[in-house]
Amino acid sequence: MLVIGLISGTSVDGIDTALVEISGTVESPQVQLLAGETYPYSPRLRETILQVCGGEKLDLEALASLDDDIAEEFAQAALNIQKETPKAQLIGSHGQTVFHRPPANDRLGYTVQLGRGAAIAKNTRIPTISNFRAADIAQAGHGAPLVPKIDAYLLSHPTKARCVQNIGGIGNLTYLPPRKTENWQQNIFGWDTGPGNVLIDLAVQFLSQGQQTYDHNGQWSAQGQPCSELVHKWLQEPYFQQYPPKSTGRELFSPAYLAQLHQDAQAYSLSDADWLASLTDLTAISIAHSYQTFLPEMPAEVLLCGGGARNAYLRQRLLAHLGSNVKLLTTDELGLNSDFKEAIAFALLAYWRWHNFPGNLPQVTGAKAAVLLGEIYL
Ligand SMILES: Nc1ncnc2c1ncn2[C@@H]1O[C@H](COP(=O)(O)OP(=O)(O)OP(=O)(O)O)[C@@H](O)[C@H]1O
Ligand SMILES: CC(=O)N[C@H]1[C@@H]2OC[C@@H](O2)[C@@H](O)[C@@H]1O[C@H](C)C(=O)O
Repeated sequence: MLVIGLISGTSVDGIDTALVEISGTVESPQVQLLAGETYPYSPRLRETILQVCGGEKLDLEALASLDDDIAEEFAQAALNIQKETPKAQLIGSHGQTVFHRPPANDRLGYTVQLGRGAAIAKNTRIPTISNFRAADIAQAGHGAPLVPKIDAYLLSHPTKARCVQNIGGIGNLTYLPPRKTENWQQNIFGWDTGPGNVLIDLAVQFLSQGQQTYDHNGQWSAQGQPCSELVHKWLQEPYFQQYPPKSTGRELFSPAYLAQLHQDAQAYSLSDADWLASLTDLTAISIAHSYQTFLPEMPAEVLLCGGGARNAYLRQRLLAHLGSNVKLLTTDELGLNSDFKEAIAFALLAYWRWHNFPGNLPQVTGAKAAVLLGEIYL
């Protein structure tokens, strides 16, 4: 089956679009990436999305327009990738997260992904599945992360324990015990580790007065020295100590949060490069600390994906904190494109929904049951 996966993640940089051919069975899928493209948002739409993510108020009319502007760009992304490819039978669209509130006590979580599937189906004339997180949330789950079950089916090893670490705007991991382990599927874990690139990106934008949006290959932060005293103070953030299941977003790691970290840096008279190095080190330690605190064992291999895998300084700090027993690779080295892995995942989640196969892992999201994910718009 030919399926298109669409997602714009928490970096809000554009629509990752993957056309994949899925064969095999639902329980043993084979996935081949036929085409992958990222279509950047128009600068105005990106700006509006970031404002809404930052808590800017908008009335229902404006919300409806934003929902459909995003759906239109998603549909266009699907049509663009179809210009020179065979016709897809299905689209799986994650949409754009603009709000995420994890469940607390007896209150269900609430998550909003804009870019309604009905409009994408109408504009592309391809059946579209969207709103993947809602059914898990209704089961008292976090609705995130959803990629762990995909990682499990595509990247686990028969005898080695592996982690897959996505470094997008937010970071999240999947722990994959050796596939030969008894009750293998029940022992897969996953959660959001905290900031991926979000704090580094916000700081670079602030320091460059909007001229740069990210630290290309980590070159700027590599010129500085992390201030370990500050990094350890920042690690006291309660999210890092919170026991999984857990998920987070730009609501916590926000411009206001960064402003506090900037004040701290000024109190320590850090240079710009030292501040960036410290934020990069915080990102790396928060990931490594999460492994050391919550995993049953350290993995033999960590497979990186997401844009942060290209940040050489971040990789270097991550390796330093994970320890030399851990081998750091990218998913590309195992044949799964690290830039389009999330788009591929939503293509496969759509395929699973189409074939009535549950997409969530209850022990990862905290849901009471494994359920079918996504709403179908024919
Ligand atoms: N060459 C590079 N050097 C350093 N950082 C990079 C490079 N290329 C991409 N990035 C970082 O990766 C980010 C985009 O990553 P990605 O597309 O994986 O995020 P996302 O999918 O939006 O987020 P999430 O996975 O949280 O939903 C950019 O904002 C930038 O910070
Ligand atoms: C609510 C939401 O959009 N969460 C995203 C975000 O980006 C990374 C991390 O936080 C992850 O939990 C999730 O996305 C991926 C695709 C997931 O569901 O696995």
